[in-house]
Amino acid sequence: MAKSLAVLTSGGDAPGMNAAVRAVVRAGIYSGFTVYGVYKGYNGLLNHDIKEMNLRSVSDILSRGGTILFTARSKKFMQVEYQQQAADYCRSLDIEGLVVIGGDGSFKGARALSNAGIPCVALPGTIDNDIACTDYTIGFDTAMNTAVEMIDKIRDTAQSHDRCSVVEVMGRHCGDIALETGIAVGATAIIVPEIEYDLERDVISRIYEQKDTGKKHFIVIVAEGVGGSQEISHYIQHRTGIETRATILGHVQRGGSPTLRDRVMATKMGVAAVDLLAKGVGNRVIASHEGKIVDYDITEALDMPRKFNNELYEVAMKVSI
Ligand SMILES: Nc1ncnc2c1ncn2[C@@H]1O[C@H](COP(=O)(O)OP(=O)(O)OP(=O)(O)O)[C@@H](O)[C@H]1O
Ligand SMILES: O=P(O)(O)OC[C@H]1O[C@](O)(CO)[C@@H](O)[C@@H]1O
Ligand SMILES: [Mg+2]
Repeated sequence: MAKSLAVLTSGGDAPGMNAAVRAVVRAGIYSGFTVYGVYKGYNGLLNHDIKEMNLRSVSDILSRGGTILFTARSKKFMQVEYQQQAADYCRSLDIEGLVVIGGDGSFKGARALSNAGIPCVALPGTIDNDIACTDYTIGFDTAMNTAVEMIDKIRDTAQSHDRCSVVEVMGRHCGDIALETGIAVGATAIIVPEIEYDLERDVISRIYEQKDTGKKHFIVIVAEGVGGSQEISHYIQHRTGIETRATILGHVQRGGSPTLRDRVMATKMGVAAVDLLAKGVGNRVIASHEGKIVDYDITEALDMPRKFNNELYEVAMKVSI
């Protein structure tokens, strides 16, 4: 039987996952592999939901959001017994390597499967940019551009009514989307889970200072990991007398056509993953470090501490006055 590879997407979907799938399929075929697409994350390996891909299986998906392979959070796969079952199934198809596109949880699954004898290479695919080992995760740029487009619209109406708008953006435990989006929309305040906040100091007094210089409408960005945007909105209205509205942007940030940055990054990472598997190397994570594509051992990658960009936060605060 010809040597084979497989690819799956797992965890929350992210724009650019399709571009990564396309890159893996095309680079895999280019390198002489039979390439299988596995449907619905790790569940596909347990349910034998898998299909051989050809060059045309991934035509016209580069610009599409979501994932043509579907995605899932598989509870079953957390158990060793099912990880062994998945590895046995891969062996029955002579699958010599698996590319897993997903977040940190999916990386743990890839490590488990590597330990069960199937070399896996993981790609960081999540809008949150919450993976310590990499400067960038596939989907981050698209999600932020979508958020900016939405908040620009919110600003139009906030400005027309002299209102304050509190906007909650995604990021489960991570303020990166909030920080960069906040800079891009000129937010008065940005509240992230990485920095302890005080509503009086970090929001109310900033609004008063800006009001004194003639500003009449305000945008406050809150990361999902902080939450409570409705309560924050009520508090601002109560303390300042400025009519305030809260908007939770939600899953709109997960969809849509990937930006150039996400398409190119996904393509580079997908090709790098196939290059490793073609050399028989598994249990690795592909990452971006200072503009270069690099790879790390999965455990090493998962153990890295995540750093918040405090300098960028200071930049945001300096210009938002
Ligand atoms: N410790 C683990 N061992 C084996 N498999 C795991 C483990 N943790 C997670 N997985 C597998 O990976 C899947 C996805 O993990 P999770 O739900 O944490 O999402 P993620 O990949 O971190 O993506 P995101 O957080 O961006 O949505 C899980 O449903 C499970 O199948
Ligand atoms: O798909 P679900 O379960 O709604 O997950 C939402 C979570 O996934 C993310 O979109 C990506 O991790 C987070 O920002 C958010 O908290
Ligand atoms: Mg995660």
